[in-house]
Amino acid sequence: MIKLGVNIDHVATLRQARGTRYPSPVQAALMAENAGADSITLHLREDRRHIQDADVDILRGLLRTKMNLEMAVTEEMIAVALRVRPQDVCLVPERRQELTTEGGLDVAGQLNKVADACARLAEAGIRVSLFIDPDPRQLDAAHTAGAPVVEIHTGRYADAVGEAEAERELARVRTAIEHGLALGLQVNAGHGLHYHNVQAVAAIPGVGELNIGHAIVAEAVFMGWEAAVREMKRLMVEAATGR
Ligand SMILES: CC(=O)[C@@H](O)[C@H](O)COP(=O)(O)O
Ligand SMILES: NCC(=O)COP(=O)(O)O
Repeated sequence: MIKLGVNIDHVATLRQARGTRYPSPVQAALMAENAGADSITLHLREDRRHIQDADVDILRGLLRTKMNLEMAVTEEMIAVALRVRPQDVCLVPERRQELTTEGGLDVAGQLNKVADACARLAEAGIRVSLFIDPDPRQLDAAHTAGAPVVEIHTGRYADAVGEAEAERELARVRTAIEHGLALGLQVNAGHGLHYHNVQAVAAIPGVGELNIGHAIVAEAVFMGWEAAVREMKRLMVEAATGR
């Protein structure tokens, strides 16, 4: 069954915008679990623009599902992961000035570094995922690096202008998922997925988890947080199962 990882980063973005204690990403995570989230994703950025270290620590003790901690491949972040021991870590590329994660991790271009991080995290019992572009070269490299899971970056599909471009980008995502499954990887996907574009990805056979955040936070402003989570999960299950 397809799974929904709810990303709570942008609940924290709203809190950080005013330096308040609300809205609480911890409360959002617990409510998302009640509403059907299968895991909670959070990205501890090096610049701490949204999620803070304390959020990670508090949530690690409270989540009933799983924590998927997104982080850069740096010594600082590996030390955080080894201390917190989330169930899952997703290694992502990071650039300080970027608005959001603009592309996938270049695993092929830094194979030894990524393989070393995968091995150290796996040794601590953490399941490692690599956030990569829908590119067969990166999938092969992820497999060689020893990651059991990949997450395909769906940003270009989500940002596509017009039907032809969206179809082209969706085909790249579909081919990447098939390629990853053939390598024996668990293949997840995410970034930029929204209520109007999620079903085409959820319908791809074999896709594991979809990690979705910004759209759910945005929709929650109008329909409420739990309802926004429930509706995203409903759309995914409908597309994946026809029910
Ligand atoms: C790696 C990734 O896709 C997530 O980090 C997500 O995009 C939310 O975080 P940002 O908006 O800070 O990139
Ligand atoms: N890895 C993708 C993610 O966690 C959520 O991305 P977005 O839905 O906030 O774009």
